[in-house]
Amino acid sequence: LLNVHARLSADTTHVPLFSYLLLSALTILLAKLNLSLINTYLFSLRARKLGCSPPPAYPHKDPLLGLDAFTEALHALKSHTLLDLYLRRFQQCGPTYYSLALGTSTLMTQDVDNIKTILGPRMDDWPIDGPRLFAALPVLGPNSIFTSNGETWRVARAMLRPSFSRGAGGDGADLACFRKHVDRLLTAIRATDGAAFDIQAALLDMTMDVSTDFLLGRSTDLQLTPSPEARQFVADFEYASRESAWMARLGPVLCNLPHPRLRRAVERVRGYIRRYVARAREAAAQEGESKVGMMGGDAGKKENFLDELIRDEAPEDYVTDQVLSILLAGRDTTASAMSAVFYFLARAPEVVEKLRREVREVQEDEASREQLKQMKYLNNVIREALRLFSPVPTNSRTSKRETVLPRGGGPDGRQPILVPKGTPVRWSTHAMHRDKAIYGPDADEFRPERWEGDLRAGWEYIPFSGGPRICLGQQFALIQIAYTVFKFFREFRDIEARDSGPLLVRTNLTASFPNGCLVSVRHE
Ligand code: HEM
Repeated sequence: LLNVHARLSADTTHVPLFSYLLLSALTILLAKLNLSLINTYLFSLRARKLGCSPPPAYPHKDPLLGLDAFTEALHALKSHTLLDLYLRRFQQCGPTYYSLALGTSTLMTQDVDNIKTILGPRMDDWPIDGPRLFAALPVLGPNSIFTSNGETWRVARAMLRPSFSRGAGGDGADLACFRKHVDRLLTAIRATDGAAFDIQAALLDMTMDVSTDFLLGRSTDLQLTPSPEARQFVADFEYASRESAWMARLGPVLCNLPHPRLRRAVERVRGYIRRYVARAREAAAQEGESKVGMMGGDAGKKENFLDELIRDEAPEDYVTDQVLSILLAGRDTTASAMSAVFYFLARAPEVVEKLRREVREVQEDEASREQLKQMKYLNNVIREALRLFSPVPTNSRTSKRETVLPRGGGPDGRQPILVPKGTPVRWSTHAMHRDKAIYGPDADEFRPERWEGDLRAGWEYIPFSGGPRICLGQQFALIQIAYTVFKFFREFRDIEARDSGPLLVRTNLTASFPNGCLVSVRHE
């Protein structure tokens, strides 16, 4: 064909234009096919040399584009059962397999050794890319801790880390700040007077108030009467997170389509934070080191997170990126974790009974950070809820270069695999956390006692991820959750589920209950 093409190209005057174009197209197609066959062959040679074998592939009905698996996943996403679908597919194909979605091959894995490699020693081979990046970029920009990789990420992490090391326990948690907002939550719950209410909605308000108080020194006060400005900010923030997560699903090209409403919401959100950054900077310049009482800030007489960040002299936009990252990373996740705790407790009266006994052993109505950390059963309840309902239920990375993962190849799935450059890898924390080989035959049940024995779950249990990019706010979140649950059971006797049906999980950037979490409470 190449010869024919060369001859025809030499004298095009005798050939009709259509035939000429057709032949040219065919030539290019064949050349590409040849190249891809050669590349596949060379790839398999390299794999063999490294002792790697290919992992199994999902048995697609449409092996070209994978439309079958894609539409099934889309339906599961809409019916809030995507995590169960992933679980079934792992059971069907094994812990590591390739799956196609719209022609893109994704490596799915729940193998701990692979995940440890991706998040740990080989993390530079596995940057954050794909939907998570497309979703967060329009809101956070390219320099934030949440959207950056390599050196840019290291700089952001080094800048933010010290602010999380504040507090007596070195966990950044500020009990005075939690106390104020948890008190408001309990007042609202008291007012329900035994009637059913959505505790997830109440907790989302509380975590937004806590996060803004902690970060900016000024709470949005959603639990009281928010200012019109704060109300608009929260509406824009929620719209922007939801909409950009949805746009991200359209892929790298379509997600950049013009979206004026989203753009305006993002501008307003960033403008809101930037005003705080600018004012904090002004105040710092005027008052030197201490800016106590800045903007009527209501986080007490302490420096807030922002005060610490602006010491670094970083540009205002850069600080805005980081503050927004933390808001995005910490608000919905913590609300979803706490909702999960109450969801499971509302269905386990015997656990509530035991938990109440532990909470009542404390003499006062307040608990210190140390007391909270020492309450074994309370911490096991939280651990167990995060196992069954992980706020970040799936995660992904994309290979930056051709690289080896330790497991998934060969008939028994135990041999290493060679992964081509540009391959997305997705894992399901949800599936890992329900692995019967680790958690036993009752892995699907809520049983905090399982953590009392000799259960050793290291990388098998990663609600906060692992390795150098492990969640920065882990301790902050755990203390906040423990404190809220402690205060709740100092006051209320029971919590009862007021909705039935299977556990559905909405999977956006974080997991949540699609229909809220309806409960009612009884006083002591
Ligand atoms: C129960 C609540 C939370 C859960 C389950 C959770 C989970 C996670 C997970 C899984 C990651 C890793 C994401 C990835 O690498 O792709 C992460 C990262 C992060 N989280 Fe959390 N998180 C929680 C609360 C918080 C809070 C309260 C804050 C801040 C106040 C926070 C700040 C961050 C930050 C800044 C990162 C990025 C770290 C980096 O890339 O270096 N998180 N979180």
